[in-house]
Amino acid sequence: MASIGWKQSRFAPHGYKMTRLNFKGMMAPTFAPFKADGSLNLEMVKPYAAHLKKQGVTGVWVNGSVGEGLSMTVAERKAVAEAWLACRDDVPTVIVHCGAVCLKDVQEMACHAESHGASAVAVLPNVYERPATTDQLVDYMQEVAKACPRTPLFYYHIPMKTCVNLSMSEFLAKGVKRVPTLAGIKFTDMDVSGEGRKCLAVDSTLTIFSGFDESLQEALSVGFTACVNSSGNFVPQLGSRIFSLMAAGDADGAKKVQDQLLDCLAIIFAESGGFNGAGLKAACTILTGLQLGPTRLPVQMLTQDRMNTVRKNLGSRGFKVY
Ligand SMILES: CC(=O)N[C@@H]([C@@H](O)[C@H](O)[C@H](O)CO)[C@@H](O)CC(=O)C(=O)O
Repeated sequence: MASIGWKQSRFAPHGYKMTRLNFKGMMAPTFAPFKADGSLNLEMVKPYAAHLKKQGVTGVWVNGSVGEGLSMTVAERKAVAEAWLACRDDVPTVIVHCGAVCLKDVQEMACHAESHGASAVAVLPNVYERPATTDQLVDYMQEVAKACPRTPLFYYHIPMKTCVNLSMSEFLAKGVKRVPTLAGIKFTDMDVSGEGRKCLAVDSTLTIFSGFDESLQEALSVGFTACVNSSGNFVPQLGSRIFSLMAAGDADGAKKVQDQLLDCLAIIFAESGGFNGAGLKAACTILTGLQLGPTRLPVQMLTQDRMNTVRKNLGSRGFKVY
């Protein structure tokens, strides 16, 4: 489908539509599908979506951090978004991350995502000219929203990467008044019990995604109902179990499964030099058999030796490995 220019959509007759996203449970942030030569491997998206469906994962967050959105061209990002949006029979909720440094690129991708039926658009802040106040951030979100006025919009809060560490509860309180499509945030921040809980209290129709797998059980204990967790790609059974045990009131049981998830992440990060998208992508290949290819520089793929160590250690914990 040919995409329309964002300015046309900005002046669309329908204007803004107040819209929220109805999603509960675990969403997977998708890994970028690359060939060995580093070019896009779009054929992998269909089997990847089928794998997620089989695992009971009904939502994806495309072109985000582990999706290496910022390492792709705008054309590549649109192609990946279209490939996922063509798989909605398998994975019905598709959030397309459109953050970039150039606002025009952000708007172009947001308009494209809307015109192809994305469930929501998400954006990082500008990570070079960073917003210094929540008002500046709301101004920015308002400009992005003009390019996708009929689609729920999410802010991607991940201060460990962006160094933008504004109060998210303050941002949401101001944002809902000025951006009709603001539908929530992805809260990739360990302070789920403090600031995370405050965000939940701003407006119950917003979705506050918990972003760190490491704090999933704690997030659910304070009232989060949805997460975007990379382990949803390769050990979704652990996250799902944490959700179901918490729903059944078994916090101790859920903490035990959370410990298993931490152990799995520790095995991966031991070989990738701490938190690292390459380690997570390697784990996804090892635990699912999906050939998603290497990462792009500056994210350096694990060596074969390190991959073998991850495979051996995950296998020793009883995970099926490829
Ligand atoms: C920076 C990052 O990778 N964060 C992960 C977490 O799931 C993370 O991998 C996990 O907590 C392990 O540290 C997700 O929040 C990723 C994500 O949503 C994305 O790729 O945009």
